[in-house]
Amino acid sequence: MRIIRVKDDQEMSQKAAEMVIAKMRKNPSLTLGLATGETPIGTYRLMIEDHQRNGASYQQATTFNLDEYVGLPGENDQSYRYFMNKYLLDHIDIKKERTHIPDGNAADVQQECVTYERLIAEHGGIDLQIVGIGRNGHIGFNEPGTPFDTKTHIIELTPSTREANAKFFGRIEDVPTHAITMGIATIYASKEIIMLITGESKREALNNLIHRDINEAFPASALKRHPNFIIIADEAALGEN
Ligand SMILES: N[C@@H]1[C@@H](O)[C@H](O)[C@@H](COP(=O)(O)O)O[C@@H]1O
Repeated sequence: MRIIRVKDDQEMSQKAAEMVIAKMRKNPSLTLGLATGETPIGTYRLMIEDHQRNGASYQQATTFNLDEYVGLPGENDQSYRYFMNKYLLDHIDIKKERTHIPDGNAADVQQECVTYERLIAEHGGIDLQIVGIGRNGHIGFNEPGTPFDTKTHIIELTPSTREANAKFFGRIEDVPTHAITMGIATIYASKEIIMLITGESKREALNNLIHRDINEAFPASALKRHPNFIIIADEAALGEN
């Protein structure tokens, strides 16, 4: 685990975007793992800027997102498909059929998990995965207690996660109760993982990640064993660390 210390959200986004762009230039057919949430929005904005200014092309790239709410079609403005289109995918030259997000509205969501996992494997796994962290240490939507060997699966969201994500929905009652998420084993299988952490509200989570033992009660700790796990964290999140 390597920690890159940055001043603020802007510098974090800059560093992360630089890393993604450098990887893309080296390998234009990169399989990139993407995350939602507020944290990566700045990184996506800089990727779009780079595409527009410098012509960096994503035509041969493939993306896989970490997760999606169960029961929301892609057109719903709270779905992660909608989010990704809005904040990144509509603004770069990637082929939409190469952008993968679990279908939370599939008739058989159980089967959708199996299909999603197989699709990732068929692409040879994820080269570079961007992840955020939930206040309770969740990655993707893998809530505390999720076994480390899980593949893509359906999870019941904890009240704390639904509350944290209510900021997007307006009311907690509207936040879906379940989600499809890549499993911890799916995420861990990525060749490289970059975690973005910013702000005081994530200080406790980051402190736990740095100091707590590897334990299923704190999902992000699984990544501590990964040989290519980089955290980019700002001063507000790092605190005394
Ligand atoms: N499923 C997503 C996670 O992938 C994300 O890391 C987390 C934190 O979001 P934010 O960046 O808004 O704090 O929110 C959701 O739970």
